[in-house]
Amino acid sequence: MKIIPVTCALIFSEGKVLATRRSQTMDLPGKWEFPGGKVEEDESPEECLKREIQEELSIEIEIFEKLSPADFTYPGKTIRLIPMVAYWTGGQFHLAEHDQMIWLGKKDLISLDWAPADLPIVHELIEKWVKLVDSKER
Ligand SMILES: Nc1nc2c([nH]c(=O)n2[C@@H]2O[C@H](COP(=O)(O)OP(=O)(O)OP(=O)(O)O)[C@@H](O)[C@H]2O)c(=O)[nH]1
Repeated sequence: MKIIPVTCALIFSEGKVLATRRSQTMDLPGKWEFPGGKVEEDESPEECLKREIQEELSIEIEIFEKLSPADFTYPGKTIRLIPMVAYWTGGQFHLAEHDQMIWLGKKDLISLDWAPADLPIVHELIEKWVKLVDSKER
């Protein structure tokens, strides 16, 4: 089966990371995720992520580094979730598709009802929190 590449952003601000909740009109309604979307034919993962974040949240980001991609098979499709650490560099948040957003500290991460594909990323983020967040406070 074809693997669908999907980018997602771990957007940090003031020592916290952003999560967004999928609305009732999206698939996996009510599940929390890192915002992003499917990579189109003619774009790089980085271009895709900047585009998706502008479309979904109305903000600009600067991409800092890629974390480990994680494959996950849902009924009928396999996605490759490509997480990238990013910083919020401009614009004001406006949710175009999601119905909630939340800024999470390290200890809050595990308590959300995440999309299943995101769990390996959540665990990697918890493991690398000190390196990714505490040492790069900005
Ligand atoms: N953006 C995003 N999608 C995720 C995450 N975790 C996860 O399982 N997914 C799944 O990956 C797929 C991405 O689709 P999407 O709906 O966000 O992307 P898109 O806007 O490009 O899709 P569309 O144009 O078909 O509506 C969905 O099936 C979604 O449920 C995540 O953390 N972020």
